[in-house]
Amino acid sequence: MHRVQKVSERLMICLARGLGFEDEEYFVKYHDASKPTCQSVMRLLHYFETPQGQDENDGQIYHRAGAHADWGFLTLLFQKEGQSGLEICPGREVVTEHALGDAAWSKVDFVPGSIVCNIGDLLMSWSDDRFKSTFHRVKAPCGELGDYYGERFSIAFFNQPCKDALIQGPLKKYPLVTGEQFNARAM
Ligand SMILES: O=C(O)CCC(=O)C(=O)O
Ligand SMILES: [Fe+2]
Repeated sequence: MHRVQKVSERLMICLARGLGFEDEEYFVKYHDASKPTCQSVMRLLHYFETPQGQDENDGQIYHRAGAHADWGFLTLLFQKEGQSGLEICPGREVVTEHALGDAAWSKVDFVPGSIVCNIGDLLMSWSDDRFKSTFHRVKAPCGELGDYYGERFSIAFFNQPCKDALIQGPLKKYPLVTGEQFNARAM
């Protein structure tokens, strides 16, 4: 938990620099895991094995986790070798009824020693939309080539703002909200 927090903080410093914040610790101080107001969450996920040979090839795509963007700042996601299914779709701008059907999804394979980092809606808002939240899903096997039917384990660390964080991008594109308000609206 402490190590994943540390990795997150290093990324937050890079993001603050990239966005031109004068204080490079700006995001770090608003995600202080030692504070009682911290809202970060680690979720241990288990998707059950899917029986093979049923409901296959009916032309539909089913999901183990439906298409969504995380609402936090940055999610660090850990996958296990051979337990595929995670897919991403580029750019928040494709989140429309139209694009949900025919958008291009790319598989995110397990790479030893790597962590998948998903930008969340909070970073998107805090960057005045310069960073787009990552639209992603976990596809259920449906008879397509390479589909994985076994159980899947993953760990997601959701960096969430402290309740008293003050959230507004440098361009003030969106009204100022606290971390508590942001999460309450997102849930
Ligand atoms: O299991 C996964 O790999 C994805 C989980 C996820 O996207 C989530 O919990 O928000
Ligand atoms: Fe997610």
